[in-house]
Amino acid sequence: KPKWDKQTITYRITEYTPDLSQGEVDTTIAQAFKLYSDVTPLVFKQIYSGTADIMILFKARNHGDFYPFDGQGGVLAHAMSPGQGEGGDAHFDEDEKWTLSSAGMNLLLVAAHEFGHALGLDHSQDPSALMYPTYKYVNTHGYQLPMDDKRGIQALYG
Ligand SMILES: CC(C)C[C@H](C(=O)NO)C(=O)N[C@@H](CC(=O)O)C(=O)NCc1ccccc1
Ligand SMILES: [Zn+2]
Repeated sequence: KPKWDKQTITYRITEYTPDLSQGEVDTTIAQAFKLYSDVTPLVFKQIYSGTADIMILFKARNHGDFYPFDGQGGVLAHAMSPGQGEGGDAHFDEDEKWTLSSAGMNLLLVAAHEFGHALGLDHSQDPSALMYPTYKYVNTHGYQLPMDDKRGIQALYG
């Protein structure tokens, strides 16, 4: 299974969503990465120019890869597994309503799910896992990585 062979992983947000302020997006993305750095030796660093390991963007429909988005609902986002170039990149469907609440799609939960893929996790059959294939809102106040996902990421980067 592909994984990053380094401890410090860079990310760059190249296109933001108009649903939230840039500050809210930066903070929420950092919180999503922190779920993983809290339980592994991984360190995540935001960069603001050049090519990062994990390139992040919000875009609708065709957005430069072979997997165009599908309008509101359905596929919400996708991320490539670790590797060079497109590897690790995370794309969010701009036709979704991105929120920090239970309305629309909660960015923290979706970003944390996508970063699981970007770090090498597949979907889980455990309905309580963050990597379960379908989105279900849970209160994100004090949210921590569910046990199944913690086991998965520590198996890769423990
Ligand atoms: C086949 C892939 C491209 C489907 C895609 C996904 O899993 N992205 O990681 C996705 O957007 N899945 C939807 C559900 C679906 O399309 O049926 C989803 O809710 N993913 C985001 C998610 C899933 C579980 C927890 C949090 C967020
Ligand atoms: Zn997924």
